Amino acid sequence: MSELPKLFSKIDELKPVFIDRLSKAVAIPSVSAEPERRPKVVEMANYLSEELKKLGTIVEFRHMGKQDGFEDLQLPPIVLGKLGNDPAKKNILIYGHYDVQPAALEDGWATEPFELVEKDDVLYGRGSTDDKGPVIGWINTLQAYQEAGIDIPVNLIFCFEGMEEYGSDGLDELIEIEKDKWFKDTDAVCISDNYWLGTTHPALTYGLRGVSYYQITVSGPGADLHSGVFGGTAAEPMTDLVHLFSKLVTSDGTIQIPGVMDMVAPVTEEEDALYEKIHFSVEELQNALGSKTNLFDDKKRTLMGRWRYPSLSIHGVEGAFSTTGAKTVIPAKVKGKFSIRTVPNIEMDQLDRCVIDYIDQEAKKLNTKNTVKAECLHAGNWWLSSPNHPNYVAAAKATKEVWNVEPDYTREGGSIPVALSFEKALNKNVLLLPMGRGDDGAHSINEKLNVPNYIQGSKTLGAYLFYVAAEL
Ligand SMILES: C[C@H](N)C(=O)N[C@@H](Cc1c[nH]cn1)C(=O)O
Ligand SMILES: [Zn+2]
Ligand SMILES: [Zn+2]
Repeated sequence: MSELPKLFSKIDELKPVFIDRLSKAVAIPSVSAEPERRPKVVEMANYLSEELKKLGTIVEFRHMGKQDGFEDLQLPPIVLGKLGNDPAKKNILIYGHYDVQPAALEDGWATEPFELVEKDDVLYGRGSTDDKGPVIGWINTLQAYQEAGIDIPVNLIFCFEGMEEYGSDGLDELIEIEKDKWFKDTDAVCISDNYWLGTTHPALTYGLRGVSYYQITVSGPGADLHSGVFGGTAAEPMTDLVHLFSKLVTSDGTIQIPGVMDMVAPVTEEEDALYEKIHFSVEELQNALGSKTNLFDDKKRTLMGRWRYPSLSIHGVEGAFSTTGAKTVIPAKVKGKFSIRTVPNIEMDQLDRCVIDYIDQEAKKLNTKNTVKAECLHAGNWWLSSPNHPNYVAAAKATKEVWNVEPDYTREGGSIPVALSFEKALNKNVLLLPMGRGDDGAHSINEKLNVPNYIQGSKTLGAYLFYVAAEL
């Protein structure tokens, strides 16, 4: 007989412990993009390692050397774990990340970002949904298995990284090194690091967009200048950058770079038929946006825009005046950042050539005396799988057990490049099993995880382990 009811009541009983565990994780500002916070990323690795060890997991750190582009900045450790070594059981590889995006109260957060605040059954805090909630969710479910006296039906292999939000520096190298060692006996992979499409219906995800991240550096004067003294006499880098930015994408989201859309796979009849039955509405998108500024008014085109067409986003400018006030400076050197979310069949190298050649050509047209340099800072490929594998069947059964509905089969607009890396290196099926909702505000202000998603989500992970043992 299924032991799941016993597991689920234990999870309900342990709810305060689980919230406390997440609260301790959120309190560590493990921001991978801020070098001065690197010690906090390491502290988070230690916290995770201690929590895993308390459950009997064997933990090892892998140090992948220094971070590219920095003279003396060590990468945070990749946390590897193993729980169980019964040769009669299947081996499930769990991946997650313990780093987070930057966050500051002055960005507009209603509460301190690095303090988990519970209000109206919602947990607010940086990393609550991306990805500390799901990572801690795995630990929660294992604790519940053990305290309920239920044998964990699979052996677990863990891989938790601390550089995901900065391009997963060192991870592909680690996978190459460990594919025949630590990850050797993997039978299937499960990643909980994305979101339901909307707010009500659980999902299993079988595709991801990739991301290629670019920087345009424009430099001229030897130092920042007084715009009254030098304005009208000097070529201004910011002016050139703004012109170049304006050539990348139109306000309706159309990418202007020649060659990019030519690489996009056409919509097949089979794909076209998938969208109608997905539980999602434009109103849900508007709620998640916090506005009615959606590009498309119909569900199908919106879903296509999120998961099967590329998009180009302009993120910001390093070196430019950006605070309140009215500083009259001419910045001497500015670095414009933008990224392209990629889809089948965009080739990353070809995309880089299209982007960099185009920016070079547009820069020439400006006839500027400033220097313009375009480069790709990091890139991860798109991934598309098929949800028919037993790994997905197990996750669907788990979802049905916990949420009483069949999951939607979705693709994700965000990127988790390691999904493809594991699939290629281990030749095993990869499943994405999201915990949070589409309106959780990952990467944004007031990031949150609803308590039901956290608790029922921990149950779903536990039920998945139960079913995958039987299905594989
Ligand atoms: C979907 C996942 N939780 C996530 O947020 N991934 C990041 C990956 C990334 C790429 N460059 C920097 N981070 C994302 O999609 O932005
Ligand atoms: Zn994530
Ligand atoms: Zn993220």
